[in-house]
Amino acid sequence: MTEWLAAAYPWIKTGHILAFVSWMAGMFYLPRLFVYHAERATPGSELDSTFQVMERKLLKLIMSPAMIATWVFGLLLIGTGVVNWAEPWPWIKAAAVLGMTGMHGWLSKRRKEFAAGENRRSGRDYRIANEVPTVLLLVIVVAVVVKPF
Ligand code: HEM
Repeated sequence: MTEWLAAAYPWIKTGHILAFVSWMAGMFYLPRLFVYHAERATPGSELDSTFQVMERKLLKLIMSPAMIATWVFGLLLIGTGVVNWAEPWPWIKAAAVLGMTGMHGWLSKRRKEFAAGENRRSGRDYRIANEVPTVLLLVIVVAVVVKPF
């Protein structure tokens, strides 16, 4: 099993990269949609329902499948045996990935609130939330590529 996985390493990594790039595209775009949804659209308006469709499709058709694929390819990469768990970087990356997954869950809950006409947060709140995936992505990429720790 490990030998087969090790032979497929470049392909698994390709899948991992394609999946996380797609996931990140949504993690940056969805909170921006929320900013304009919160600031510009009155609940029940046509603009409100347009934002709801965009948010639902982005989350269900792109972000959630991409997150699952990132996890599957990432776990397969671990299966190839490339990770040395005695070093700190895999643990730092794991913490940041769990944070990213938590952020995905948080955004998903906010989408449901918008869909129910129950958003309680301001555009400013979503502008701040928009920075979280940026910081986590920075930590993840430095941890896994530079491996400085
Ligand atoms: C979801 C759980 C994840 C797991 C289990 C996982 C696991 C892994 C593993 C084992 C490697 C190979 C490390 C090596 O070759 O030394 C890797 C590479 C990588 N991962 Fe992940 N990863 C996950 C999520 C993510 C996320 C969310 C991102 C970015 C947002 C990401 C970005 C990368 C990058 C940039 C590489 C390096 C590719 C290269 O060496 O060219 N990973 N990942």
